[in-house]
Amino acid sequence: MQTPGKEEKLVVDKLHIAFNGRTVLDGLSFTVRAGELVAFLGANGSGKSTTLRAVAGLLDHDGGNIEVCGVADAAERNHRADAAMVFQKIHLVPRRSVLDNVCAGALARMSTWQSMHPLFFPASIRQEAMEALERVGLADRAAEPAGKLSGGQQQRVAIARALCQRAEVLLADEPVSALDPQAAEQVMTLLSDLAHTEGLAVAAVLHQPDLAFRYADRLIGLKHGKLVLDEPASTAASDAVLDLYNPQEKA
Ligand SMILES: Nc1ncnc2c1ncn2[C@@H]1O[C@H](COP(=O)(O)OP(=O)(O)OP(=O)(O)O)[C@@H](O)[C@H]1O
Repeated sequence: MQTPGKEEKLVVDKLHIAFNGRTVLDGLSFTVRAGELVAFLGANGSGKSTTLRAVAGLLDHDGGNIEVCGVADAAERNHRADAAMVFQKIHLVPRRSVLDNVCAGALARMSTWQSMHPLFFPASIRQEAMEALERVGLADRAAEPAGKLSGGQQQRVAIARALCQRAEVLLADEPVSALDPQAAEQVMTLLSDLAHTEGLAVAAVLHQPDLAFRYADRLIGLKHGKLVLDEPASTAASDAVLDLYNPQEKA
């Protein structure tokens, strides 16, 4: 796959995180560029989610630097909301309409008064949310309660919400793990299009190496909290990927 943009949207340098004195991320350094889909692979507990959560500002880190769209300061990063996260467990408000759920992506940049009355999203935001729903192929479902959509459709609504946030970096933590194979392909196609057509920087934790090889531009592999693989998907050896899941060796 071609990577149209070279701009580094996410730069992580020597990231270190410990929980209760136990190191779970040990000096991770990597970048994700505009227009690139990077898959994060590794065994359970290797530190993939912790990495994405730290980048999203949901966790503090003990050492190293995280830069999103050129901003390293954590408070400033959270305020700008340039990075949006979607999860395996989809956090939509099931009784609210699909459109309202997508509009919620814009809350961070609405005035305090407006954000206290989110039932009344301004017309401009509703228009932007409709455009985001068109991009994920669900504009015709805008008026329905979000809880009535299938898991795969709800995941696409969550991605539309991230688009409505105007995120330039999309962090997806196991976005297809709960989906059937066809819905998983749809969501992976969407993530790939957002990177390759819209120029987003997309980082996705995947538990399916085959999807990673097929859709990602680059594979990053973690083992025991260390980055042990960072290669284009087109040249990465499948043995090296399989080895990420070998519990015997400590990297
Ligand atoms: N809040 C926390 N407090 C203490 N330990 C944590 C916390 N969050 C994660 N950990 C530990 O950090 C390590 C890495 O967890 P993480 O969830 O990042 O792994 P993962 O690679 O995403 O795993 P999985 O594939 O199972 O989702 C694990 O040993 C986990 O138990």
